Amino acid sequence: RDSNCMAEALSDSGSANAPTIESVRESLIRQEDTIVFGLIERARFPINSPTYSASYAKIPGFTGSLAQFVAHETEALQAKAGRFTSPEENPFFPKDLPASLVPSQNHTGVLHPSAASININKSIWDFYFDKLLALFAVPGDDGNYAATAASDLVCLQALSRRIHYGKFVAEVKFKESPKEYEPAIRAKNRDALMKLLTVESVEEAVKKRVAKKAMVFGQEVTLNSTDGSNGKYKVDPSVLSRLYAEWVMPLTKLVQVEYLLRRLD
Ligand SMILES: O=C(O)C(=O)C[C@]1(C(=O)O)C=C[C@@H](O)C=C1
Repeated sequence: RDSNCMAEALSDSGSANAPTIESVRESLIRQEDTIVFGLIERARFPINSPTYSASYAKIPGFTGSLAQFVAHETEALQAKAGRFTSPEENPFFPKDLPASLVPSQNHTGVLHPSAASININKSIWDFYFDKLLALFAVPGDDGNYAATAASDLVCLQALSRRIHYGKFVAEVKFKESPKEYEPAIRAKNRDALMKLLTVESVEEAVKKRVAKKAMVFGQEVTLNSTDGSNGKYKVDPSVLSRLYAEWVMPLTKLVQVEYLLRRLD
């Protein structure tokens, strides 16, 4: 089985394919590629602020910005196609999502059932638009608002999938050493859980690797240059390490704590 394909590995039945710390970390590493490419695509456009303005959009029957409208309507379509029946996917607009219209997939229970109640997409939406966007999109307005909103949603969904993957990371960690986690879970001790699940050396490696991916994936590729990209990248590599250090890893850890707190329910 292709170990890169965690979605398939996770939906397999039988403990032979139960996730391990190696397999979940492999998935997190692969998801970095999606996130870096997503930001590179979004960086093709300037900020395009009308995309985020409710007063600009004035969409009949919808209150909100074009970014909200595109996310809401795209999720509705994806819900009908079965996207959110996967335990790896969490919607930004969970209210009134249409039901899946496709035959149900056999997602076997890797996670504790209470995992479904954890959704921190509001925090992801807020840091993305309020903090991150201005760090990698240049100021300006080129009128491509619909394409901008679509590429924001690609980034948001990739970040959401990565951050909520903390549920799987936490499950694996709990299964590997339940005796270490149980007392802190029973005591509802968030700080102790946070300490138990944190591995500084892994976090350092993640920050370095995502910056390196921004250099490799975001360089200008030409046929006859001697000197690659002259230090110019489509997304500043330091933005990637900052994104992971300030938001992605802290929120993944928050998801892990939330999951562990419910693990013995
Ligand atoms: O790899 C792990 O053990 C994780 O829990 C994932 C992760 C991350 O978000 O990348 C989070 C916490 C750890 O401190 C290290 C890395």
